[in-house]
Amino acid sequence: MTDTNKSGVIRDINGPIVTIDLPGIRSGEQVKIGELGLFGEVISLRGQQAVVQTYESTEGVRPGEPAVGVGWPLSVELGPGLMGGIFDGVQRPLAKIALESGDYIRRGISVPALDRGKQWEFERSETLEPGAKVGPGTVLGTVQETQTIQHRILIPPGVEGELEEIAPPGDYDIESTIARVRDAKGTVHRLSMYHRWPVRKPRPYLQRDDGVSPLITGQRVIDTFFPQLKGGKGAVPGPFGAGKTVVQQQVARWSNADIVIYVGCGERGNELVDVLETFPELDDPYSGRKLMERTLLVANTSNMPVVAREASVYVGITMAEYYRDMGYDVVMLADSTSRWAEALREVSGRLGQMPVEEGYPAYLASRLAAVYERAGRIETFDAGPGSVTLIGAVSPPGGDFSEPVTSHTKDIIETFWALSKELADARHYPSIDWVTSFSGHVQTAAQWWHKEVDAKWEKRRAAALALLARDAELLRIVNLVGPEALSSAQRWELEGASLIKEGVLQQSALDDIDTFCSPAKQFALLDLAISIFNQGQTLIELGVPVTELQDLPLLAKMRRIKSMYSSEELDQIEAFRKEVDQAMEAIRIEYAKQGEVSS
Ligand SMILES: Nc1ncnc2c1ncn2[C@@H]1O[C@H](COP(=O)(O)OP(=O)(O)OP(=O)(O)O)[C@@H](O)[C@H]1O
Repeated sequence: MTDTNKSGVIRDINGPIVTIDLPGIRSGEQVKIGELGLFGEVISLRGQQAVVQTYESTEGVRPGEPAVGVGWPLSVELGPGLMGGIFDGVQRPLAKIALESGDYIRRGISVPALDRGKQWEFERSETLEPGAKVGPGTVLGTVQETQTIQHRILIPPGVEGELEEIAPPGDYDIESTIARVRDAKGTVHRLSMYHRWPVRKPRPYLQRDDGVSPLITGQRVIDTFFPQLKGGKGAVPGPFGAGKTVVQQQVARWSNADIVIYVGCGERGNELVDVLETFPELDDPYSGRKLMERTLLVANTSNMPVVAREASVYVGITMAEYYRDMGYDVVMLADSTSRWAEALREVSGRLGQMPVEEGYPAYLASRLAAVYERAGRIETFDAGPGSVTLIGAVSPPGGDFSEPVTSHTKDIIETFWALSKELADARHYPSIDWVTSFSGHVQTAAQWWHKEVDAKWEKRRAAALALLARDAELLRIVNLVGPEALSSAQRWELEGASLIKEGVLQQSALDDIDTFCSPAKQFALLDLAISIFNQGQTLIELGVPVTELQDLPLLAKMRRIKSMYSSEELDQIEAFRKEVDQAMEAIRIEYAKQGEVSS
């Protein structure tokens, strides 16, 4: 505690909101409350009184107990040692806490996020010599943080001047001085391998760019139908049990991002346990090592009050920005922003603010937008491009997408992967609904697909979506008047749509082969399904009965082929394609002959 002048006395306690006589304190400053020294943050000032939101249960705390300002806002430590870590919503390392206080976290416990004793092998930047002009983002050197991630030690924002000294290569702990920089005023800044950053303040960058390449997730309904870009913002709304967790885990596991940050902000305790148990088990398909070597988890523990969820999203995104600044592509998954918004609602309710929609404060939309605004692809000060892709799960009560959190989120994000209860009930996974989902990135993604995979991508994608839309129309007719009312051509349209649904959109996360699908395989399957449909359509025009086509064994194979051959066995898919063409051609010849005979 740096400023003993800022000490005060607790006046009132209203759940997690504590009013303290604390003259001189600033809004946003962190406070240690009561004899226990509970963590809190000033959220508003009323004259000499500070209204503080606490991140730990205030049970047993009484008016009259002391409180003291810490001297800085809620901030995180940024330096080597974060990767692979599991932190609580205010960045306390959970494994260390468990060592110190057992399974039940003692309130007021203060453990720094980064290990002070650990030695890191620092490789100094070879091009940097004393006397050099340096500024935010200058790479001082590197540290191999995990086998997978090289941590670049950068000059932090706000420090600029002449490099006076840089440490030689060697082992250092994070508090050792590794450089000194003299600024224009003559002040010397001592730099170590870590610094603190206030979580509510976006980290600066040189400039913001538009996203250029898709975040490939290996999930067909995402990459092919509703693509996300590196640096994009997206939402996964879904009713209870529709598969949000699996979608997020698939993205975490298979996406071509460098780093994954998962923030479990207040989903039910057992789900969090599931995440904490599952992630350390996952293998990294790209490095062959553990996924945790490039993953970081933030988890609100169940003994923290609801309002603590509010902080965890900022803690996660600040760490994401930190790795982005090193030039990495980071994906952050927030599960779920609905629980985060509930924390806003609770605080605003306790502060007596006027509720607007369903009890949420008027600033819900602007707070949501401000969080999502921190996603993006940027030009870092020194390390080239870096990005943060932010994907928030939304859990609308009763699956009602018109409720405030879902509807405001929809206005902010660019990709919307809407999970459907009907599809999940029908065991169609991922249950991303092709009617209500959307992506604002199709044009940009198309450029990538055209260059990297096939120039027909956009056309095939549009054909598949048109067929699915037609399917919905025809199914309405079937429901009204029965299937007999449909013509052969219409019945073939239903068959084609079902090939797209079963052969392309459905993808089991539990299937060893199909859990990941490379872009080339995604296109091969889509192209094949559309080709079967188109050829069948021509045959029906020639008079081939739809039942004859429906009986073809190749339709069943089209539905299964995704799990028969891996992304490395595209030649097998190509061979099947030839079989399809031959079978269709044989039918065409047969009917052409019959046509000749009858005429
Ligand atoms: N892509 C998939 N492949 C195979 N099975 C899936 C897939 N997605 C979901 N499932 C099945 O659905 C179940 C529920 O999914 P999940 O736990 O992700 O739901 P959820 O929406 O996160 O639930 P909650 O609302 O409780 O958060 C899974 O246990 C799994 O059996």
